[in-house]
Amino acid sequence: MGAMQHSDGDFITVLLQDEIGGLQVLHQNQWVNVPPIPGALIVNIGDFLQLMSNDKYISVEHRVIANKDVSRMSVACFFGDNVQSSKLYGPITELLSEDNPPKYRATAVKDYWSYIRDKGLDGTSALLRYKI
Ligand SMILES: O=C(O)CCC(=O)C(=O)O
Ligand SMILES: [Fe+2]
Repeated sequence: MGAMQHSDGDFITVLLQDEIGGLQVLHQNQWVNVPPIPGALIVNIGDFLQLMSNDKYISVEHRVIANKDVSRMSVACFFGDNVQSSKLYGPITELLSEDNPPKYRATAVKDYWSYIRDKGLDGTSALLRYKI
C-alpha cells in the first residue's frame, strides 16, 4: 500500500512497519527513507500536537512508496481525543506569553475532524484553517 504525502491530523501516531520499508519523511525538503528496524516503533508528530504546542513541535510530512511486486504491511495507532468530542483544544496556556502569542485558535475536536474528512487528502495542512 502506498500513501501520498500528508501529515497526520492526530496528536501522535505510533507506527510499526514490516521489513519491506517504504516510509519516507520530509526532512529539510528532502525525502528520507525510514529504514525498518526490527522491534522498533516510529513515533510521528501530528498536526494536533503542533497546534497544542503552538509550533514547539512540528508535524512531519510523510509518504509511503509502494512497490507493486512486494506487499507491505504496517500498523498505525493514532492517538488523540475522541473524534466526536466537543471539547475545545487550542495552544496550551502555559506555553503562551507576550513573546509567544497563540498561533492557532481553539477548535472542538469533532469540528476539526469533520473539516479534515470533508477536505480529504489534498496535500494542504488542516492547520491553515486555524492559523491566527
Ligand atoms: O504505512 C505507513 O507506514 C504509514 C501510514 C500512514 O502514514 C498513515 O496511516 O497515516
Ligand atoms: Fe500518516
